[in-house]
Amino acid sequence: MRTISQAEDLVDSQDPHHPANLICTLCKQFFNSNWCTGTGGGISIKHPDTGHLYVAPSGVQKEKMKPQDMFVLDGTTFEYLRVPKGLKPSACTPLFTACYKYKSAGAIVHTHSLNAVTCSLIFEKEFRIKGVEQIKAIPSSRKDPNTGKVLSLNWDDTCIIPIVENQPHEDQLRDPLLDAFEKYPHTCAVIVRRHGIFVWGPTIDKAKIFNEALDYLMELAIKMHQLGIPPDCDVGEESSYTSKH
Ligand SMILES: CSC[C@@H](O)[C@@H](O)C(=O)COP(=O)(O)O
Ligand SMILES: [Zn+2]
Repeated sequence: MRTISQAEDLVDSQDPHHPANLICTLCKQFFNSNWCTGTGGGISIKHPDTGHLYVAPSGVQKEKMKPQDMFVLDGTTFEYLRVPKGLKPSACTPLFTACYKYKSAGAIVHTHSLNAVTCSLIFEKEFRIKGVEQIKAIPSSRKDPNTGKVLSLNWDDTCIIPIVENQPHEDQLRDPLLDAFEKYPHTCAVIVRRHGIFVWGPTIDKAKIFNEALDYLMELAIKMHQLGIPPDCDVGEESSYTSKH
């Protein structure tokens, strides 16, 4: 393992899109959205050129991190290439590496979103919402036959996100996460009951978009639930649950 001083080059960049810089910038934004407060949540990004994996330290205020605080792992062997002195890697590292290994993720966002936690109390096994324009930001199981690119859900599709039970320690969430990957091969996220959500994508831009869209959908689902409208009811059926004519 290289020492911190030898590996300084792995985190020293003027490029705001470099993972070491971007994790710090996005964690500040996520703190302001109430997604990464009280040291909870985090982001991991794969360097698009080197394939190195960037992981934040554990138990720190995520909005105050510096690029020099980042751990760096080899993208294939998951061996540590950089270990900042006096810090421990995020407890979510085994979950991040599971997403890299089995979902070909380019980045993972983990939040303690109140919307995710509330939805985990409303829904049993799956979060489901149907017939909302914002669903078009979520990937589907379909691919474009010509380009092979993953197509998005249609607005009147049902968006389904699996829910797994929380565990005493983050590493114990790895098996439930792998089970969810198997049962829901096309999902881009897993909700952890009474804890939060893990969202991944082929790039950090996509993971961020999926996370924002899902958070919007979860917030809407909570409001629909409060109004007595099942969030996955058919388009037009909402009137049978409200006084709307
Ligand atoms: C508020 S403690 C939260 C942790 O247990 C964990 O779930 C989390 O989201 C962040 O873990 P961390 O090890 O600080 O990266
Ligand atoms: Zn967490």
